[in-house]
Amino acid sequence: MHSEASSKRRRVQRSPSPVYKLDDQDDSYEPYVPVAKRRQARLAKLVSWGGTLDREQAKREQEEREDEANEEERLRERQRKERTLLMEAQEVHSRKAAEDAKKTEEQKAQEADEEILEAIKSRRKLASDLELAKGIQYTESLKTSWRPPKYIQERSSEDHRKLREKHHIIAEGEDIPPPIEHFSDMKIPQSILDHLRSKRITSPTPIQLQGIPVAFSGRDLIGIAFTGSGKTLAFCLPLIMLAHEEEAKLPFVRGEGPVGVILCPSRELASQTYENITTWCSALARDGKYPPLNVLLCIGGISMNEQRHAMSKGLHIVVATPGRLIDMLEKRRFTFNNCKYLCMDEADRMIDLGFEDDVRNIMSFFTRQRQTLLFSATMPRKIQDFAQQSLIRPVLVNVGRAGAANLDVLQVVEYVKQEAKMVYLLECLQKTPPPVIIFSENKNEVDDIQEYLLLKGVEAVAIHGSKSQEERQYAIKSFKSGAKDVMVASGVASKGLDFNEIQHVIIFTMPKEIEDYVHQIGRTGRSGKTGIATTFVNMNTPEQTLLDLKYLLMEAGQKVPAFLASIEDPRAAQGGVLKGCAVCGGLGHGIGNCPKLEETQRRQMASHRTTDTGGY
Ligand SMILES: Nc1ncnc2c1ncn2[C@@H]1O[C@H](COP(=O)(O)OP(=O)(O)OP(=O)(O)O)[C@@H](O)[C@H]1O
Repeated sequence: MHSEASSKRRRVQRSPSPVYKLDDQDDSYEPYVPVAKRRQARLAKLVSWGGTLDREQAKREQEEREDEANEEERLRERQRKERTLLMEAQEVHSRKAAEDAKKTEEQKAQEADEEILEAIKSRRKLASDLELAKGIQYTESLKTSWRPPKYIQERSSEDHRKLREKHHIIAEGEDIPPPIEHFSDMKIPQSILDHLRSKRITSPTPIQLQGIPVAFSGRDLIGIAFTGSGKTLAFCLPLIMLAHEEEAKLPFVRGEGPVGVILCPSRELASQTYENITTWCSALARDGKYPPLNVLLCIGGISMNEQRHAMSKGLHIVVATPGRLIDMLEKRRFTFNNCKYLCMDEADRMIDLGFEDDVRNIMSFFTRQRQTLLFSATMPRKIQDFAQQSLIRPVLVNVGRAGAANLDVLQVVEYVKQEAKMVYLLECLQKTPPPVIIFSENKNEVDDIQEYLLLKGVEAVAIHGSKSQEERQYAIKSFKSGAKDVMVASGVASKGLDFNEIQHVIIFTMPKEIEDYVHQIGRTGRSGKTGIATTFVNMNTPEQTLLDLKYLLMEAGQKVPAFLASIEDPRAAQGGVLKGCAVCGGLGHGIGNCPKLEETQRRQMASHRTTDTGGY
């Protein structure tokens, strides 16, 4: 623009005469022609055109005729092609219809399931947006110095297979570290072994037996095992050992760390895991050979002032709920510059509760490759697909069917009319001595039950999402200490909580999702002890839920009451497949009718609408 304007300016200044060629480079120059001359020239041009007009006209008409002929030919060709395509399509269609007719209901249902699963799989990877944006992809597992004892390394893969089979462990993945049957062979410090023994933890549970060697080896892990099977130790111990190794190499000073983080979907679960870790860390430090490790509890509802002591030193381990963790990271109260270990407890719950974006956000604070572990009692296939895409050479350790009930729980299902439930509850409480947990899906019902029990002189506390943090902590503390006999709880508030020796779980209102039922009955029958679960069902319980329950009881070899046994599976009547749902693991319905699928979508939509983070 600027140079054009300046060249025009030059022309104006330097044009004393119209015929004077200013500059050889000035191509835009046009000599001046007076108006009269220009008019004459235009007239002459028009006259000469008139002479050739007729010839031109004839030529144009000829060309038009040729064009039309060509167009008609093209049209005929297209119609010919379309007819063959149509015929082909019709043939394909009728061939497909014939094939479909030949297909069994089972194949059709499988195809439909695969379509839904494919749609779920197309979700984004469980990796940070930053990593995705930068195209960062880790391909190596984390290197650790841990090795299995030589004599175990020398065992054949057939020996390992037999040991896994003996403990009903399914392990999938490349180059899987060996299962180890004794804690003493896992190279765990003696002080921790002594502490575990004092808690009557003498030999590893199946998830520990295979999960701990995998995690000690630095491998990414998806751990699935039933409720109360000792998953917490399986993911905490490797982090404690890693933190200890780092501290031994170079002691952490204020502002440094953490080495690893454990993410939990609820504050209660995080508090419980924090307590476990601090106990194990103190046990480790007790013999004086190991330096003390500093653990931070990072959850909403508590003042970070309470955690001042942890923040004033180098930080080794953080146990957190997603919201508060993000807050702390954004405020740079600590960084993940040295963080190598990320474990998500109740991973499926975390995703279901809409924490997926938070998890991705948290991952974006990592500046180096990490070891990632996902643990859950129920791990539907969608989470496995989701996780498999983002973990590096993960090992899947599965004990029993994901979503199966703990066989140490005696499951009793009773038909109780809605109006008779409260009175019958009192009777039910007589079945066992305390402590007893009563579950209801509804917060108001939780309050009503507690009120009723208090009126009847039963020492009961209540916990649900609308209670304040202090109320929730008080309820858990007084119930755990044995000061209160009964805890009335909503499902969400109590998932994954490990209470001592619960004798009896009463499910006052059967949850719609069978996974929640499995988690609820799993509060009893823990660490090898047996327990009872009594569940009330009635006309209000959806038939599909009852069917899921029926199959679950059958699978666990429990007594199926007559009213449940008489429920027909509609899939059987339609000649369909009686295969479990790949999304929630329910055995009484297919993926197309999964209540969890609807619920998950609803929650995801809700989480997009609001930034509310339940665990914050
Ligand atoms: N090897 C073991 N032997 C005996 N008891 C154990 C062992 N490991 C852990 N426990 C005990 O079993 C109980 C349940 O463990 P934990 O809470 O880790 O189970 P979980 O698998 O995480 O259950 P949930 O899925 O319900 O959260 C705890 O009280 C724990 O101390």
